[in-house]
Amino acid sequence: MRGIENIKMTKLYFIVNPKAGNGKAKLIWSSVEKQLAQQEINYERYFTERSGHGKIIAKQIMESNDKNKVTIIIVGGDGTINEVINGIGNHSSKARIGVIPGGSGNDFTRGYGIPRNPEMALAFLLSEVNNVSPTFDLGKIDLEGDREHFFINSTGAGFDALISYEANQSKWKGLMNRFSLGQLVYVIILLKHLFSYKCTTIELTIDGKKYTFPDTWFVTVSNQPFYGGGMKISPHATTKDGKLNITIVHQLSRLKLLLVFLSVFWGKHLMFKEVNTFLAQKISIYSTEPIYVHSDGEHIGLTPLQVTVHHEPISILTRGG
Ligand SMILES: Nc1ncnc2c1ncn2[C@@H]1O[C@H](COP(=O)(O)OP(=O)(O)OP(=O)(O)O)[C@@H](O)[C@H]1O
Repeated sequence: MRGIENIKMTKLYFIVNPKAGNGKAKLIWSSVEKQLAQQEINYERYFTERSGHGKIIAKQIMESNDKNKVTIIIVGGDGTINEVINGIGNHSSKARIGVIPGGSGNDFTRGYGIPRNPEMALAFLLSEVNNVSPTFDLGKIDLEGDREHFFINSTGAGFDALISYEANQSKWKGLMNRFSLGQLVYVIILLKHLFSYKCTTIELTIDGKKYTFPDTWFVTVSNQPFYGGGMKISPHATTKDGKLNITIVHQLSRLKLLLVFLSVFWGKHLMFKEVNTFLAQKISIYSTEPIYVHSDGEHIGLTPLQVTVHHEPISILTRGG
């Protein structure tokens, strides 16, 4: 009884992206809203109205709150989570986030052990609100001449960043999502670029040590195993070790890249000699020609960039991860 009273007193902030999952998140919110009313939960709800709005809302919530811990629950996908993380930014030790998966890829929920069923996710979040939540690493990206960016899943540069950029721009993605075929857009764009993409030489400085990789397709820096809607790009990544996992794919024929691409779904790409991995805290990525950079699958700019583990971890309402 006491626990239920405490939940009612703790104010929860919901940030809902009604467009995530091609509208699925909005339907999920309707059912969440009913549950919250039934249980007389104290909450405020914000709908994102455009791209980037999640960041502004989260920033305002953090700045208007002087509480020790502010609990923000996201109803949406990885893009919305990324925006909220960036709004929280340097207040990460004061924030706690929870997620009700409502996107199409939902790599965050996969990697952090959050129930994938929205009703179960809500029940789980409400049962955990009064408990101390575990903390997780947060990645920080510094792009030259730009503000800092944060990521929770992964960042990277090259071929995959180009594909996610084009897929997010594509008007076909929304249409295909309606038939649960959104992933097909990525495959089509991948095939479109497979025979024309120009690999570059990438220079990495990994915890102070320099490496050069000629003919590189892409480099990914991961905080958790999954990206791209279930691809196990970094099977050994753990979210609490204070380190980031680097994966470099280079000097690979175009056809072999397809093989690597298929094997990533099972995390078996590491057996290819053209796939190298490292574990580090600080990574600089420089390419001979500027290439696309993504943060949790969202386009943020071009190389060069520096990636570090942020000094303040973030609390997440989960038991796994
Ligand atoms: N009201 C809105 N209208 C249009 N786009 C929006 C709106 N609110 C947020 N967005 C944008 O929607 C994009 C997609 O959101 P999100 O990533 O959460 O869902 P998804 O792409 O379906 O899921 P996932 O990233 O897990 O595959 C984000 O880049 C976000 O900026």
